[in-house]
Amino acid sequence: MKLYSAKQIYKADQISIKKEEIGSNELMERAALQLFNWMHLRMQGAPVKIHLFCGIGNNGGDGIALARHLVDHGYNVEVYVVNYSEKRSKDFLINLDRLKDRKVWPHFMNSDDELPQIGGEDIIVDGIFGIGLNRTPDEWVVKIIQHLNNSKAFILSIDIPSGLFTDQGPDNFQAIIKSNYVLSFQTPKLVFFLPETGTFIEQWEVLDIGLDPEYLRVTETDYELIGKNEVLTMYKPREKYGHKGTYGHSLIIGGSYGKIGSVCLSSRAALHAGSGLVTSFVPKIGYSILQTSLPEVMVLTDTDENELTDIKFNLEPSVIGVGVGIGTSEVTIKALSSFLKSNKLPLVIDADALNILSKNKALLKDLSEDSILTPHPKELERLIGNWKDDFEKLAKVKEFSKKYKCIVVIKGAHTIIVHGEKGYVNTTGNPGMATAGSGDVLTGIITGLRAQGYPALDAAIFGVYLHGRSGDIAVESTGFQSLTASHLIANLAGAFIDLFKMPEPPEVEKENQQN
Ligand SMILES: NC(=O)C1=CN([C@@H]2O[C@H](COP(=O)(O)OP(=O)(O)OC[C@H]3O[C@@H](n4cnc5c(N)ncnc54)[C@H](OP(=O)(O)O)[C@@H]3O)[C@@H](O)[C@H]2O)[C@@H](O)CC1
Ligand SMILES: [K+]
Repeated sequence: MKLYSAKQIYKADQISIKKEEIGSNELMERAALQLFNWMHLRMQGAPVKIHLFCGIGNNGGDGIALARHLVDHGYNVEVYVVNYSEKRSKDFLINLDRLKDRKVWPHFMNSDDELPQIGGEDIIVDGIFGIGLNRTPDEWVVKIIQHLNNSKAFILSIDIPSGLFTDQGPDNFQAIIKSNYVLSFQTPKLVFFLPETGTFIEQWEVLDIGLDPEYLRVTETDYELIGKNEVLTMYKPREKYGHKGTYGHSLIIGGSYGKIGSVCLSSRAALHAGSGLVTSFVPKIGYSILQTSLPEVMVLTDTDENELTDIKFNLEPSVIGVGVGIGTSEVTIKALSSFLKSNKLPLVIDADALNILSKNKALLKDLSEDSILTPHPKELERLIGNWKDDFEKLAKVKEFSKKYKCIVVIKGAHTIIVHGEKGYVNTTGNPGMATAGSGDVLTGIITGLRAQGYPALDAAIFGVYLHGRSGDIAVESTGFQSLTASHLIANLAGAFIDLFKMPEPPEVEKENQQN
C-alpha cells in the first residue's frame, strides 16, 4: 500500500474534484459520511456524550459536517470550534451554516476561554488540525490538546492526530493529540509508523473517500506499507523438478567463544526459510556444537579455536550472511577486512560486522553491490551518526544506501527497508520479538531467501515480513514475555502457510426458522 505525502493527497483531491466535476464540499461530505457510518455502526445510537473539537480548516469542516449527521441521528453532541485563525476555509463555513440550520451552536474557543469538562466515559472527536498543519500550534491550543489528552475519554481523530505533521518530525511533543483511533482518509500517513510519532496512534484505519484511482495508481510514493498483498507478488513457488541445488547455498559466517548460539540460530533460520544447502563457518569451538544441534548444516572452521582470524573457504555459496556473534577483536577486524576486500558474492551483514564497518568506514566501499545491512538503532547510529528526528534519520539512511549501493534494514517496531530513495515499512511483528537472538534469526531468513534467488530488495522485504509474521503466530501461544528467537524459527512454516490462507469468511447468522 502506498503512503502518500500531504502534497500528493492535496493533488489527488484537486484532480478528483476536476474529473468528477464535483465541489470540494462534496468530497468533505463523503468524508463526513464515512466518519459517521463508522461511528454509527459501532455506537448504534448509544446516548454517550460526543465532544467534537474542530479547527477552522477542512479538518475542522469534516468534524462540523460529522456533527450534523450525528445530530440528525439523535446523538448527544457538543461542538467546539478551536478558533486559532481568522482564515476559515470555505467548506468549513458551508458546514457551519448547515449545522446552525439545525439550531446547533458550537462553543467558539479562544485563547482565554475556560476548558470544558469531559467525562471519562465520553467520546472526543479530534478535528482540530489535519494534514494542513504547517507550524507549531499556539500555546493556548497546546493547552486544549493537553486537556483532551489528560481526559479519560476515548479520542477518535479525523485523518491524523491533531498536532502531528504529515511529512516532518514534531517540534513540540506536548502539542500532539494522543489518539485511540485514527480514521485516515485514503491512505495511512508515514508518521503513524515511525518510532517517535507512532506512539500517538493506538489504532488506525483507512476510509476510502474515492480519490481519483488513476492518479493514485500512477503516482510514485517515497514509502510503501508492506503487508501480505505486497509480499505475495514476490513469492517464488517451488518447482516440481527443483532439487536442493536449485534453492541455493547459504554460508553463515559468525561466532566466537560463548556466542556460537547466534550462528546456530542464523543457520537454522536460513534452512527453514528454504535455502537448499547451508554451511556455517565458525571458530573451531563451534564445530561440535553446530554438528550436534543442526545435522542438516555443514560446518567449516577457522584455524583459531575461539574467534575468527582467517575467513577462507573453498566453496561457492550463493550468498553469505556475516557478522553474528563475531565480536570486534583486532584479529577478527583484520579477517573481516580481507574477506570483504576479496569477496564478490552477495552479502547480508549484521551485528558486530556492522560495528566493525562503523569503526572502519573505508571498508564500506568493499561491500559487494546490493549488500543487505540489518542494523538495530544503536548499530545504525554508529554507522550514520545521530539524528535529530526520524525524518532526518531516514534521509541519512537514503544517502548512505545510495552512496554504498546497499540496502539498509532499519530494525524497529515497524522495520523500514531503505533502498536508494525508497522506503518499505513493515507491518508484521510485535514487542515480544525484542529478545535475544531475534536479529540472528532475521539475518538467517534473509540469507536463506537470497540463496533461493530472491533479488536483494525482495529478500530483505519478504524476510522482514516473514520474521514478523512468525512472531505474530508465535506470540499467540507464548505471550510476549516468553517468546524466544527459537520460536521465531519454529513458526516460520506457519508464516509461509499463512501467505495463502484465505481470510475467514464473515460469520453468517443462522436464520431463525420461526420468524
Ligand atoms: N485532501 C482530501 O482529499 C480531503 C481532505 N479533507 C480534510 O482536509 C484536511 C486538510 O484541511 P486543510 O488543508 O484545510 O488543513 P487543516 O489541517 O484543517 O488546517 C487548517 C489550516 O490551519 C492553518 N494552520 C496550520 N498550522 C497552524 C498552526 N499551528 N496554528 C494555526 N493555524 C495553522 C493552515 O493555514 P495557513 O494559516 O497556513 O494559511 C491550514 O490550512 C484533511 O486533513 C482532511 O481532514 C476532507 O475534507 C476530504 C477531502
Ligand atoms: K485531526
